[in-house]
This record gives sequence, C-alpha cells and structure tokens, in this order.
Amino acid sequence: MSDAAPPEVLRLTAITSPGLSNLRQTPISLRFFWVMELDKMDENDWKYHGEGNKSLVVSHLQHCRVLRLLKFPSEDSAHTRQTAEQAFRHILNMVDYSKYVMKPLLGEKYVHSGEVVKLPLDFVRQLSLKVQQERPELRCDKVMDTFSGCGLCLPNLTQLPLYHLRDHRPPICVEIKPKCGFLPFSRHITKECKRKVCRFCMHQHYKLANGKWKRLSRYCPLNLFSGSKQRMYVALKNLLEEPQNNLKIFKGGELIFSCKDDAKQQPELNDLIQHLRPYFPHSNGIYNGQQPGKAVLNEFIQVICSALLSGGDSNRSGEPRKVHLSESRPHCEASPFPRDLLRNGNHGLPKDSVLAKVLQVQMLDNLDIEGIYPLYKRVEQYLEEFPKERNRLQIDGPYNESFMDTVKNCPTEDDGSVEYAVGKVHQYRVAMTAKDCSIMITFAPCEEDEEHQLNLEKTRFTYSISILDLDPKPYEGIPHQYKLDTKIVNYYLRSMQAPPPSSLYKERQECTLLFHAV
Ligand SMILES: O=P(O)(O)O[C@@H]1[C@@H](OP(=O)(O)O)[C@H](OP(=O)(O)O)[C@H](O)[C@H](OP(=O)(O)O)[C@H]1OP(=O)(O)O
Ligand SMILES: Nc1ncnc2c1ncn2[C@@H]1O[C@H](COP(=O)(O)OP(=O)(O)OP(=O)(O)O)[C@@H](O)[C@H]1O
Repeated sequence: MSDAAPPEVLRLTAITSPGLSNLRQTPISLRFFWVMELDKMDENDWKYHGEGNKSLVVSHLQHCRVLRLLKFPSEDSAHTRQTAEQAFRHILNMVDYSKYVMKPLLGEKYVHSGEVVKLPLDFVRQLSLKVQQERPELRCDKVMDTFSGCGLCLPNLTQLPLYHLRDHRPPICVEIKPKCGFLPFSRHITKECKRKVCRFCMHQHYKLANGKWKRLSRYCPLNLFSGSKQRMYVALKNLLEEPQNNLKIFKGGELIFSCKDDAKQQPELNDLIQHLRPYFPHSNGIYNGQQPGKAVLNEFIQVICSALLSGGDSNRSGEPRKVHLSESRPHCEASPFPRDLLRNGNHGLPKDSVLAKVLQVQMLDNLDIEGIYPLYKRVEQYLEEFPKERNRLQIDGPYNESFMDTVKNCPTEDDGSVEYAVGKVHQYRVAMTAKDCSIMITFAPCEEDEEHQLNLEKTRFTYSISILDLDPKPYEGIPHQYKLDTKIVNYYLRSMQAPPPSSLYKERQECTLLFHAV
C-alpha cells in the first residue's frame, strides 16, 4: 500500500499466506478498516470485547474492527515459549481454512476471513494486562498469547459501518451459537436414543452433571433449524430464558445480554426490554392484549426469525425455494412440542438462508462419530507405516483448493482405501466447524429507501448477517470426540432414569413469553 493511500487506509501491516492471498482481492469494505500503524499501536485504543475457549477478542474504540488473539492453557508455559512460529502458522491456517474451505461452502456474503497481523510484543503484553480484569472467571484457565505477536484482524461484526451517521439508535447485534441442527441418521449408530434426541439436548445433562451450567436449557437446535416460524420462535424464547453460551446480545458494540459470569445468576430480561424499547415504538403500549415488555420481546424475536430466514431466492410463484432434509427426523423427543404443530406442514429452510447454509455443512457429517472413528484409525495405521504421507494427505493442512476438492469429491462408498478414510475425516472436521460456529445478526432502524431491509410489517431495519468462529477442528481431536459422545449418551440415559427436578429449568414467571401465532 503506497503512502499516497487515503488517510483511512494508512500503512498496512497484514500478512497473508504467500501465493494464496492477495490484498487486491480483499473487499474494499475491509481495506477501509485497515488503520493500523505498527509503531503507533496503543493498548488504550482497544478494549476487551469477548472470548471463547480458543481466542480473546478486543475491539477498537473508534473503528469498526476487532483483533482476535489466540489463547493457551495457563499451565502450558513451555508450550507458549516455543510457539511464536507455530502460532503464526496456526493463524495463517485459520485464515486459509475460512477463506478456501468454509467460505465456498457457506457463501461469500456470510464469511469474513480477516487478515493476519504482526503486532508489537509490547503492545500485546500491555493489552493482555489491560483486559485481564474484564475477563470472566470461567475463561481464566487460559492466558492470552503474548509471545508470538500474531493476531487476526476482522471487521467488528457487532456494528454496521458508518451507521452512526444515520440514526441515534445504535445497531443491535444478536449472536447465536446454534450447535448441531439435525438428528444423526448414520447406520453406524449403536445407541437408539441418538436417533431420537439431539446432541445438544442430551449434552445438557452431562454439562449439568459436570458443573458447566447450573440449569438446563430448554433450547433445542432442531426447533431453530426447522424453518417453522412457530418452532423458531420457541427456540429463540428458550435462548432468551437461558442463554448459556448460545446467545449474546450487543447494542452499539457493547455486550448487553449474555449468561452471567457466575453461572448461578440469571441475565436480566427486564433490562434487555428497556434497551430494546426505542427500537419497537409500536409495542410500547398494550398490544394484542400482551404486556408491553412481552410485546417488545415478541417483535424482537420476529426480527431475528426474519433475518435467519432471509436471503433465499424465490420460485416462479414468489415462494422462497426451500431445502428439505429428508434423511433426518425433523423433531427431537426431548423438546416437547404440540404434535399437531409438528405434523403441520413440512417447512424446510429457504435455500440461501444462513440456517440452510450452516445446516448443509453440518450434514457433511453423515457417518456420525461412530462411523468416523474406525476410519480415523485406518488413517492412523496408514500414517504409522508411511509417516511422510501426512503432508500429501493434508492432515494438518494446508487448507487450500486441493483440501476442498477432497471434501467435495469424497466417494460415497467405502472402497477400503486410505483416500476414502481421509476424505470422510476431512468432511467430518468441516461439519464439526459448522456445528460450533456462531451466527451474528446486526440490525438497526432505517429509512424507506435503504437497501438490504428485513421484510417486516411494522418496522424498517437494515441488517447484516455473518458467520464467525470458522476455525479448523484438529484431526487429533477425533478420539476425544468419540469418548465424549459415549459419555454424553450414557449421562443422558442415566438421567432419564432419574429425571432432574423441574427447578433445574429456569422458573421465572416474568420472563415466560407468550406463545403467539407468527
Ligand atoms: O464439543 P462441544 O459440543 O461441547 O463443543 C465445544 C464447545 O462447547 P459447547 O458445547 O458449545 O458449550 C466449546 O465452547 P465453550 O468453550 O464451552 O464456550 C468450544 O467451542 C469447543 O471448541 P474448541 O475446542 O474451542 O475449538 C467445542 O468443541 P468442539 O467439539 O466443537 O471441538
Ligand atoms: N469479527 C467479530 N466481530 C465482533 N465480535 C466478534 C468477532 N469475532 C469474535 N467476536 C466475539 O468474540 C467472541 C469470541 O470469539 P470466538 O467465538 O471466535 O472465540 P473462540 O475462542 O474461537 O470460540 P470457541 O469457544 O467456540 O472456541 C465471540 O463470541 C464474539 O462475541
């Protein structure tokens, strides 16, 4: 980038993987956000934004961008010391995987792969100290990587660029980690309950038993992915009642609703309603016989549903084209729902909607971990004999077009080859990424002539939808997945013999939303 670049673009410090990426291919919207001058990086320009299990995210105070920094187990200091080079490779791999594997599968418009940046170590260390007190206790088993100086720069997806110039109401962003939206249908499954109850609902019992959460969530991903507005409504209502790590809400880039640091505490729905009121002025009086707070939440849920179902093209009669998933049962037995509603119509998801995209990629896992594990062992045995083949088979990347070809063109029948086994393992790992990604919907009030509006009756919102956390899942993680699957099923079967007391579900009258026709 030359010195004559416009002031917003300044000196570029992004490093892209050689031969694969090119700045000229970076969308102009992203280039606009590159305002980083290496020698002027100041931790005071950044603030803590959030974190997951693997990375910590800080956001810029003025510009719509975030830095995503890796984390390591805190006891693993020897590891952290030797990893500057590895961390750099790791982040490059993450970008390539997002760009060359997940983006083609999920759709250009939903995925922002970001750019690797090399940051001054002093800046990273100061930043790490600065954010430490903001970090939730449950995430402090890991420390931020302050050794490699590598990070990932991304647009801040909780914001709408330049939006603040148009309206005083800041954008609202809803982040949903939907998890696996289908029941496995593989012939390799040995436990019948896996065909009837979804992984998320079963996993709740294991999480409760090992203390990860104090209450069960009623959310069921199969309702969210059903395409039925009524079932989606229930799924979103259940997320609001018990968000765990599946729902976060931001306003103007600030987190306003999520699970509390102390998992025993409950997030305040009444506070959320106060935040949302100015966005739904029609709902502030008594509306359709509902309390105003509930009417606000109802409208809010409808905005989210509408965004999740948007993006599909239409057939000749103006109906959105739908995808139907005939292989899998559409309903999870752990999520009680009136039978007639379940029978009522085969909804399906609009073809290009974000949910359809995520679900299709999740369903690349068509053998289930029970079918994958023996194939993993076949690959392992082969690698023991021919260790040099690891590179050719792209077990640890590089994640490029050739990796993607293996994912797309894997034969359907097992011919006993290692190529078949590797293809299925690659597909499984890609599906795992889609089962663990998050969807961000950012919306804000807009004028009549604005492009990209949600199709709603009462209010006009401009919006954007993105999919984030699209990192590769490690090949070495497969034995762990196999063991975890057994544990989850066993805990579920055990807890079905002694069902948990109803108090383990959140009992809150004031936040029980009305079920109404949508
Ligand atoms: O295994 P799961 O289904 O519990 O998913 C893990 C997530 O737990 P969850 O069930 O969503 O609370 C887990 O989320 P939390 O750390 O619990 O918020 C991670 O996303 C983990 O991925 P990774 O190992 O960091 O790449 C996730 O692990 P992967 O299985 O996706 O590798
Ligand atoms: N581009 C972005 N814009 C705004 N916020 C973001 C962005 N990327 C991440 N975040 C926020 O940071 C949080 C942590 O990021 P992310 O989910 O990528 O972490 P992770 O450690 O990889 O997650 P996991 O626990 O699934 O491994 C997200 O939940 C989200 O709230």
